[in-house]
Amino acid sequence: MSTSTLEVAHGGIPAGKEEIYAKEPVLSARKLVITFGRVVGLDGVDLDLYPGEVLAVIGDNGAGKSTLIKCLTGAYVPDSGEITLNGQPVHFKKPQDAREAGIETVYQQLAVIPALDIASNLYLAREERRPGPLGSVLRMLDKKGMEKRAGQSVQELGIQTIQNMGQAVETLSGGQRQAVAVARAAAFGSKVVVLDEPTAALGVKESGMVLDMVKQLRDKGLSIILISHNMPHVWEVADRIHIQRLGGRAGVITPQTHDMGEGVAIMTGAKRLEGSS
Ligand SMILES: Nc1ncnc2c1ncn2[C@@H]1O[C@H](COP(=O)(O)OP(=O)(O)OP(=O)(O)O)[C@@H](O)[C@H]1O
Repeated sequence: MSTSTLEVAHGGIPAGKEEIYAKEPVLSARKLVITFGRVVGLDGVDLDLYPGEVLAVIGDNGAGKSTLIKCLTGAYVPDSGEITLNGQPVHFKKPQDAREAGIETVYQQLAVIPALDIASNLYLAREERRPGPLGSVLRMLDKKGMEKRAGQSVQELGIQTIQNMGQAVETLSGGQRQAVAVARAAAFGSKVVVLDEPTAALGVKESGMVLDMVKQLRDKGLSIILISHNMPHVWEVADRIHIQRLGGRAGVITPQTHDMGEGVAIMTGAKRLEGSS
């Protein structure tokens, strides 16, 4: 059985997006297991992320969402199981390995430096030098170029509320900061962006801005994993929803086939998804 056939059996394919799901997944995990002493973090989890989709990961507290993401992004090394990126097995030992392979993660505690300006944050640890000997010999940074390109990526992502790339990140609103962190993750040729609770600390308007950005990145062809406890946000933006429960995958559903109540019922064990193991 091909992966996409398995997905159909499991929870369905979003209507109108059959083309995406006919392709190979960009990122796959099979039978991931990780234990912490006697605690089972993951109990043989499968996950598939397709090119150009938003896959939400939902689950109760302690269901294994963060642990799953950490295994996929090199922060934890699973005890057993297989992870493939574009069909090739990968063995990430540290987050940098995953980043270099094109998987960027934006954690709840944002990896932005408040005192630095937006352009510097976007180019953090990826600074560009000035062309010619000024850059190669004197190692001078191409600050103007970085500001210009930072401005372009921020504009492309439709973050109209940010006007000045020289503005310190500490002066931005929570949503704008989140937007800068997401823009940073998406700006450098990433294939997969993992967002851990990107709207947790945001108000309605700012959440809307971040969700719009997620949709835009998806429409540009990026694959996004979105961990969230906010069901309306998940149902608004996700193409498919991976439900974690007690360290395993309870099922994969779509916002078209299941409403929020059913999703929560599967998440809490009140309801079982037909066809799930
Ligand atoms: N480093 C660790 N050491 C020991 N136990 C851990 C560790 N990381 C995770 N766990 C355990 O693994 C299980 C899954 O935790 P995880 O943080 O992945 O859940 P979660 O679904 O992300 O929960 P939440 O929504 O509360 O963040 C929990 O029982 C947790 O206590």
